[in-house]
Amino acid sequence: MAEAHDRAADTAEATQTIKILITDRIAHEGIDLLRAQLPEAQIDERPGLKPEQLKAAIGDYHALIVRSETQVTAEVLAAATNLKIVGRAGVGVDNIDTEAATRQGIIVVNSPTGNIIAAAEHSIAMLMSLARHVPGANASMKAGKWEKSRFLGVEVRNKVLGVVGLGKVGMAVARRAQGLEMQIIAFDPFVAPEQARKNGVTMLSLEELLQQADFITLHTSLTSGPNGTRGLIGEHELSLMKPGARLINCARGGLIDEAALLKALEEKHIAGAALDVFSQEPIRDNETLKQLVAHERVIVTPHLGASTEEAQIGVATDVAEQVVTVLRGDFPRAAVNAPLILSETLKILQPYMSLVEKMGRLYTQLQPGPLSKIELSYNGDIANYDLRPLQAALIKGLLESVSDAHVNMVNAQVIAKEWGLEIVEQKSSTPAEFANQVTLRVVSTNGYASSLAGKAGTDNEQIEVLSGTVMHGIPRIVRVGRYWPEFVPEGYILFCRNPDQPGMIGRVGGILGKVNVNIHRMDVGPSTRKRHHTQQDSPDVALMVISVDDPIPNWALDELSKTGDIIGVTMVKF
Ligand SMILES: NC(=O)C1=CN([C@@H]2O[C@H](COP(=O)(O)OP(=O)(O)OC[C@H]3O[C@@H](n4cnc5c(N)ncnc54)[C@H](O)[C@@H]3O)[C@@H](O)[C@H]2O)C=CC1
Ligand SMILES: O=C(O)C(=O)COP(=O)(O)O
Repeated sequence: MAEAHDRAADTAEATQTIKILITDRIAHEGIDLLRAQLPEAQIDERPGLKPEQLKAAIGDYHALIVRSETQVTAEVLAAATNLKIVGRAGVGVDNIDTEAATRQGIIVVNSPTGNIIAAAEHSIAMLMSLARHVPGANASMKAGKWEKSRFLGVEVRNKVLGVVGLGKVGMAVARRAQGLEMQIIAFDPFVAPEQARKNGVTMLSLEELLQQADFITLHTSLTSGPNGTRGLIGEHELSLMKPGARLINCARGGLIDEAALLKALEEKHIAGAALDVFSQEPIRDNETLKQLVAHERVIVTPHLGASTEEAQIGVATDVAEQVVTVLRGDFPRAAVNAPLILSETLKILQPYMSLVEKMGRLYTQLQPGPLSKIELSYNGDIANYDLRPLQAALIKGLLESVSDAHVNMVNAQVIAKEWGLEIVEQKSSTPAEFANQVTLRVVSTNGYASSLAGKAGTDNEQIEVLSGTVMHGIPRIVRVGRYWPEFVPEGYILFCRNPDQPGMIGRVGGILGKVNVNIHRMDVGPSTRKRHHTQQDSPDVALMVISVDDPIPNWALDELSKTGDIIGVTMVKF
């Protein structure tokens, strides 16, 4: 992929100095993997850094690995001038400001499946502990008592379990609870009832679920905003719960209004709660949480849902692999803030990404000026793929020379929006001039710019169409405006137009010889693609495309421009 190659180049430069910071405890298998794959990297494990210490340190690092404790805020990210990736060794990324990361082009990855079973099993452990008072009975006996009659429990068989959030963990809990012969109902606005029914789960509204369940278990991610899940279970929702029902939260503390929960427990409206997660972790000065933890009918664990040997090895290696992938300039498999593209698809798209990025570079150098709307059309088999990475590559190519922003797959769309650039995609599996062809058309506010029909050979001729293809894995530009040259966009290329008559090539060659610049390839593109006759232009002017080994000094370019009939002299760097 285009930006991947760039990042690879960046990192290649910095090979000796790759620095990875790990601020929460992760399994050593993940660190071993980093050491094996990036032997030259400096890996610093600094758990327990204070926010200001993290802010002061982060500027040196290329990768940051965290779990749920480190708060990766916008301020931390603002100081992270070299950071390419934040790896979350776990699922929830609510401790990472992913929007700020996206704006800065920092990729955020997680381990979406590594700890699912651990979280589901812990939820079941909490369910059974609540039903049978295991923690209370254990503490009582260790205190030398034998309180057999105090710990009368309930069976879960034939009870109704309400699952709020039927995602990966929610579904794993549902399956396990079915094994306990519970009846499962669920609320999740994004799950099709039919799909749930196939798994033996009945979808209901949140209100119905609250009214019918004996046990309720929460499994949504924590999101803010008007439709977010923060405070999903508040005073009203708790009041709807069946008297004597029990609540389990192994998802995120912020999902429950903790003060309202304490009240519902004190009023004995609900029989108990089992909490693994809290709005403040670790609990320091939050009085409500301290009272909840101390409450007789509340079971607590210190965010242990993911804490199994298996899950920790899983998430640590999963994230370490992705950190290596990104630091090597490739695309990770579980990016939270970028399109998810299968690695097989990426392999196919890579030369096209390079092509499109170079088309963007070519356009801005040949035709500098404001841009508002671009049509990107694809013809051939390539049109059948998810081509979002190509759009990102185009934005990078178009804007990198005019913007300070480091454009990549993560922030391309955000940056395009900031520049007022709209990209429209057209796809057709019917081949155009070439089997797989990409065409970029710059659309002015009045439709297509008029220069296609413009005067041939004038110096201010507009270039608003570029086409390219990939042959044997190598990108080639096959159309520049009304000309149909064929060249590999690489290194330095001189473009100029000349009357289609003898002696022109010699004249250009002579000047380049004077400055000792070697020509290693040359193509003279006619203004008509004869095989297809798609253009009706006068054939009297040709486009010369000259690949040179070194940049040509400005004075030589000036001299060329003054050479009578040679016009539109432009040096392009790819
Ligand atoms: N305690 C722990 O150590 C662990 C906690 N978790 C947490 O568990 C939660 C679930 O994780 P996954 O199942 O992997 O996520 P997931 O993304 O697979 O599932 C979340 C589900 O919540 C649903 N949802 C979204 N908004 C909702 C709403 N307003 N009401 C009801 N449902 C809604 C989604 O449609 C989705 O199906 C996350 O918060 C995660 O951070 C995960 C692993 C370990
Ligand atoms: O993966 C998650 O979402 C978790 O909550 C696990 O958190 P942890 O990695 O144990 O701090």
